[in-house]
Amino acid sequence: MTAALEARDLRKSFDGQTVLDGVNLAVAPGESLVVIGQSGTGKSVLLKCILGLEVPDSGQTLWEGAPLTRTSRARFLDSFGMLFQGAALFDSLTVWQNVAFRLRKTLGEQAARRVAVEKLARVGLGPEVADLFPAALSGGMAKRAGLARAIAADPKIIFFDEPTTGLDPIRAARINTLIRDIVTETGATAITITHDMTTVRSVADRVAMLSGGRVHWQGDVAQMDAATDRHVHDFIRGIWRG
Ligand SMILES: Nc1ncnc2c1ncn2[C@@H]1O[C@H](COP(=O)(O)OP(=O)(O)OP(=O)(O)O)[C@@H](O)[C@H]1O
Repeated sequence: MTAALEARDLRKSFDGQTVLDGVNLAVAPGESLVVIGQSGTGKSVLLKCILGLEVPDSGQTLWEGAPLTRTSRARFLDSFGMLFQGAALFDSLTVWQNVAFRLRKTLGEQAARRVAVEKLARVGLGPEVADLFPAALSGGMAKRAGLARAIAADPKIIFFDEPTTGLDPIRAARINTLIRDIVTETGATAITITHDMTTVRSVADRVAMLSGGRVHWQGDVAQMDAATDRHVHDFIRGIWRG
């Protein structure tokens, strides 16, 4: 089956420091892939290279089997949604305007607002939230609003960057469940970057571990739990060997 998205031999260094040293990773259509790895192993750099926010030194990103070019990247960016680490809502826009940010141009205000209220409902936020400004939201509500924005345009592929950062365990569990349910019901392909093992267990069909600039290990959650590989074993249990 053609991968929805594939990183092929991506390499990236900064000032002589190699961060990505030949990353090969593919995610199947409708699959939920979670990328784990210690801080500084290049998870964000990998995401940025895939999205075109950083230019890799070499290697390619393929979307639905074809390398992303300047023109196909524009189409790719139109068909993806993203939940940013800090939710990244625009302070000067209301919640519904944030959620419908990309839709307002194409649908017009009224229809865009309708879609925004629908998506807010999907993430458990009532219509009374639509006209608030982000400053009035708690961290958990802002995350949910960010999730509503990520799914507003019915994306085929969704990126989740540390989706539970800053949330208490109960709100984190709620976001994890929402992510899992939304990915399942929309059939979207999902790529999540996280340190949070609860997120891994809740949302991953497959887990890929970055280490030493490469995909060091990949497998499903049961395989991860049974892995004898020391990096995987220690990471998932938080074991520090100094
Ligand atoms: N624009 C840049 N210029 C120089 N170095 C960079 C740049 N972006 C990232 N790096 C370096 O690349 C390495 C990997 O960073 P990255 O942010 O991808 O790690 P990460 O795995 O996402 O970490 P974390 O889990 O803490 O977010 C780090 O050493 C970082 O300092």
